[in-house]
Amino acid sequence: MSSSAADFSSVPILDYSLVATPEGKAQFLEQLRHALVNVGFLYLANHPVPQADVDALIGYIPKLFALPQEAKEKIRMANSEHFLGYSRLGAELTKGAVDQREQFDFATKHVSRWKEGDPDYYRLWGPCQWPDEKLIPGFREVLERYLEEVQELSYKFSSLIAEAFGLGPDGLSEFYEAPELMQHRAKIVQYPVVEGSNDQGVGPHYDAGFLTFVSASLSTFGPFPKDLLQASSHRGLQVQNLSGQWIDAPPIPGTFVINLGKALEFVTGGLARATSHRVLSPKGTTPRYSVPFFQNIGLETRLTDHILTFPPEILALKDKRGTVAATDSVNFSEFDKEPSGKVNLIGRVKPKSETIPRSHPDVAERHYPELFKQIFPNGFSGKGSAY
Ligand SMILES: O=C(O)CCC(=O)C(=O)O
Ligand SMILES: [Fe+2]
Repeated sequence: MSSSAADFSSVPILDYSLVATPEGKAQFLEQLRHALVNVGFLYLANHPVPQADVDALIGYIPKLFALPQEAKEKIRMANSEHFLGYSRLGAELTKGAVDQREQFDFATKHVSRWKEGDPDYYRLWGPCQWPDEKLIPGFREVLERYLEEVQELSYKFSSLIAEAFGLGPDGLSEFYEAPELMQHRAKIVQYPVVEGSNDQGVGPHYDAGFLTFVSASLSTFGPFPKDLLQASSHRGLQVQNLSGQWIDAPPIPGTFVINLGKALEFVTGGLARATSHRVLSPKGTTPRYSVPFFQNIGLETRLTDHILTFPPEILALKDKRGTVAATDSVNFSEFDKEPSGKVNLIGRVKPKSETIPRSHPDVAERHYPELFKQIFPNGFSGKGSAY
């Protein structure tokens, strides 16, 4: 692989408060360009999501996982045509190995637009399944507020990306429909301490969508050493650099870790990087918690209709970086020509290539029987389920 001068040994930390002044903003956009082109990952500090709201959510997470198993199973993902709900430990595989995590899939508020005769993929988005309010009072309100705030940040951030690439603040707006027609997803994840040899929290993968925002401060790893980025004892999220080494991205309180998905990489012709990452299971006595938020693009958006063009000085940055090794991350060959909703739905039915995991064929068999039959004319015998 490449040993370009653009290679990285830590994930850069960007200070969002800089965007408040013109000089500060110029500096921020310069750092953002570097992170987008060369790293594909960054920390965002001093962001506008109130810390009190993040802390309130963090407070609820251990309680959520401590709910009686019966209460969790009541909202299992298999119930939901929107692929929202609970997945027990070991329900997902990456590269043939079981991911050691337990999770709840939630999403921003959304009323499904689907009506008789509409394409199936309109049903992909819809309301969440919530745990019984009596068992975890106040949780729903706190999570809904948090998701709204992260959603707002995700749009602001997308506008900054457009500016960093010389496209102007609305340069990426074509990827989103009106707010009421959009839905973004989030997982609340618990990675348990593991004793055995499989320490795969999540195996190496690329995110498939546009932008991901991970609340990385949700770890109970204890005091943070001064040199945060080299804290190798803090096992958790790791990011692969251009030469293939795994770089630690430990949680930094008060920040989001932001990374780019394959859809954004594709429409920028590889200028913006989607970067391979994984999570190692924690050692010690306490689980690791995280909340990845996945910003979607409009259900009707076909990527090939939206290939972006950039000023020459921006494109030059890509040449300077060099080409990044090609990957097998797309789940089917027409992924760029079909509406994003359809691509997403097929991705949830079909176990994908090795690098993008997380299909739930059993949910599909139950809620999308026609599509399931098309993809698996002889039935599905593999693993990968919401159980
Ligand atoms: O838990 C994390 O820190 C990241 C998880 C992740 O990469 C994913 O769910 O796509
Ligand atoms: Fe990921």
